Amino acid sequence: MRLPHTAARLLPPLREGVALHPRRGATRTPEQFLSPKLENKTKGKLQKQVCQVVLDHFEKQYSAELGDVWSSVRDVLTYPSCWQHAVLLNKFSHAADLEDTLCAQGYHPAFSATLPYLPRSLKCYVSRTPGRFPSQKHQTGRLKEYYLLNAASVLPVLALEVKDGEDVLDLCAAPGGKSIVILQCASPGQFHCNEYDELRFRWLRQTMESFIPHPQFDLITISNLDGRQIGELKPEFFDKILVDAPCSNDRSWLFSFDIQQATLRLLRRRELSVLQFQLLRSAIKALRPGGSLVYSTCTLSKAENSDVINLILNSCSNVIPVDIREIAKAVSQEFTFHSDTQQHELLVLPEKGRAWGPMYVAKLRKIQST
Ligand SMILES: C[S@@+](CC[C@H](N)C(=O)[O-])C[C@H]1O[C@@H](n2cnc3c(N)ncnc32)[C@H](O)[C@@H]1O
Repeated sequence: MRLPHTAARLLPPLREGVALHPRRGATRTPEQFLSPKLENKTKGKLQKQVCQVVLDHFEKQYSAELGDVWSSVRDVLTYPSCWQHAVLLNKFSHAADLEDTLCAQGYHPAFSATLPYLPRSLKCYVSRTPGRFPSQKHQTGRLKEYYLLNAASVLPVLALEVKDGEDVLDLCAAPGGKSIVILQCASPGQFHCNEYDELRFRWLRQTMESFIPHPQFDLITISNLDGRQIGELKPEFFDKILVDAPCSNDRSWLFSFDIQQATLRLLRRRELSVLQFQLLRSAIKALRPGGSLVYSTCTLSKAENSDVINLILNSCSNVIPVDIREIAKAVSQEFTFHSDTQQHELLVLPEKGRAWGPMYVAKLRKIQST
């Protein structure tokens, strides 16, 4: 099933949050997947510094696109000490007293029972105060008890509404956060996680090994393909598809430490919309009629969000938008949403005390072609 690399690359590879030419290496811990500079940062030896080139670019684009809202979003994005992390419990392995420990530390469940879809097995805790629960190191042969993530990352999975027995594809899956959330929610029939970048593919496999026990792990397909080819390879195969697309990751781009790389990324930003459109076209091919897909990004950029979805809706007669406003209503205590979106989309705006996002989510359903 592996495609020849020359045939697979319709566009030069553009990957979110990683070096343009990742090294090929042996198995590493997630910490070792970071570059040495970034590792130093995480150990507190270097201070995170806002990259002025990126900030200037965002300032111009987002003040035009979001108006007054941008200045408060910018204050959160450029001030890491107010960032928050949610704690997603691993239903396959967590200590009985972990929830008590979290509650004692001021955490509470992030999602309310009024959500249209909220499996009881999904347990995600958040705290109003900034900070981070200690992360767990990868240990071969030992399952992790929880995964730290941006709480807004759970929303695309809730919008996908995966049920037991459905065939599910996570098209752009590394490092695996949303795949883990999907498996907390349901037991898919077939579960296929894909990642094109070789290094991140290995990271994805390691994440899955760290969270999913053997009988379930053996049923998961983890592939290293160009997502743009999967529609041709598996036409009308899946009931649900998540396209968590490579995008301009606003939060991490603002802290680029390599100005040349940051400038290059900004120059090539337009190519991302092309790639996102092609990934969506491929996902639509891979969906069964009646199946649905969720498209998500972690950028505020209109060009990578609603413009891409509008282009898909205008060019593919076999998909229709799905209303997901109920999700926003049900979680409005915990998340701030942009008010100027259509019924099939959500845009989470980071705000002080609810510093989740940016996260754009859109849902489409495939219908029989006429
Ligand atoms: C936003 S990240 C996915 C994050 C992941 N869903 C999670 O929750 O942990 C997008 C991923 O898409 C990958 N990617 C880039 N181009 C791709 C392609 N053509 N096909 C599949 N994946 C691709 C990137 O390497 C990156 O890992």
